[in-house]
Amino acid sequence: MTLVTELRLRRVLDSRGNPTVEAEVTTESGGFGRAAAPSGASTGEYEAIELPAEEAIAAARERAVPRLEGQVYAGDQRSVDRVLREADDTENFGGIGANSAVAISMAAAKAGADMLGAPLYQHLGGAFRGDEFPTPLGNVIGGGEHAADATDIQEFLAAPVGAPSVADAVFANAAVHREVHDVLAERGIACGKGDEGAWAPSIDDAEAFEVCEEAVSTVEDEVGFEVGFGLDVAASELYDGDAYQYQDGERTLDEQVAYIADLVEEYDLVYVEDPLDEDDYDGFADLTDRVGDRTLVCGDDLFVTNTERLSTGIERGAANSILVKPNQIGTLSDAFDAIELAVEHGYAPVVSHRSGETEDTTIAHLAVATAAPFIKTGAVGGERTAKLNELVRIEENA
Ligand SMILES: O=C(O)[C@@H](CO)OP(=O)(O)O
Ligand SMILES: [Mg+2]
Repeated sequence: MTLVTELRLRRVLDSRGNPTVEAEVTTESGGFGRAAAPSGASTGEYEAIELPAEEAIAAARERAVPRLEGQVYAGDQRSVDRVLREADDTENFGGIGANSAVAISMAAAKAGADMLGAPLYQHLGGAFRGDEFPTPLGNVIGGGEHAADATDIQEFLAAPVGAPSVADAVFANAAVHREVHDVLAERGIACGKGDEGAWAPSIDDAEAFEVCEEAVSTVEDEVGFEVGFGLDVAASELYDGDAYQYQDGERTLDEQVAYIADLVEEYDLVYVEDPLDEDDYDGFADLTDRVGDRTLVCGDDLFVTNTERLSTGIERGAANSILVKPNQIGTLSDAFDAIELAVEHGYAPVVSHRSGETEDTTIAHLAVATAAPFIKTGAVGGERTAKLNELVRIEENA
């Protein structure tokens, strides 16, 4: 039986050294699942609320634990997630915190899978998913909110779209990451890393494009399959309510659309995330109109994994892809709903990590289970390789 008999919550460290929520679910016949919440730095205004870890744990202990222990079945994910929403009793998980909610939701799913003796992706519906695996997008240079004194654009992402396997893709991204360092060194540029393990040199975006292009093409020659690159502009962080503020000056709304369209053309970008502010559906629609036939225009802060915001985007032709972060919306059921709605309307779901992460590998299973075409989960670093190596294992065993 998968009746939840015990739910434990504790504070653990995330990759930035901040406290985050870890949940452990035990079932009647000994099934066990453990999961931890990630945490964003460039968070969207419309995301579910992350409470301070201590506060989220206290609130969940008081309001959610009594409704779950002895009451719900870990294998019945919809019920677990419904009870979390009822216990929270707000629109945005302001009551128990999306960090408590997502940790519990993911831990329950793992306990359900454990009971079945099945890998998590299979329990999450992956038995009939086909034989496609997600292509990993690997952050190789970055700045924005993830590193001080670096690029304006938050992430330059290697995209090994021609890789014959997940393993080949994962190693190609790591090779681009290494090559970027070599190109920077040749140019006499020393640098450290940002929150996600990407290099964070003190260079402008124009130079980062050059470095990235060079590194990607070197690796492409080495591996013999297509490796492109893409961006997470995280444009809401650059927008001051009036214009986009870059180190080299500002761009108006129209100039920003034209700038991104030019970049897509010049660098053959395969992916552009949050190229415009999180409230600018019109700008997203305009850009999608211009370049949506040749690249993925992805909404992260725009959609925040929320089906209502995605519905608005679908109506208005804004973007053709959605970033899916379970902690942005609070439960796995909600993340699934967003993926389902996206797929139904031809929007590509891209399952994603956060800049603050743990060793938790749930998103690797979520991406495989839902046959998401892409997963964004870094290129190197323990909390990133936890997911990448899990993908390699899943591919081998699936
Ligand atoms: O903007 C993003 O897509 C994410 C992950 O790369 O960053 P953060 O978790 O800081 O929101
Ligand atoms: Mg983003």
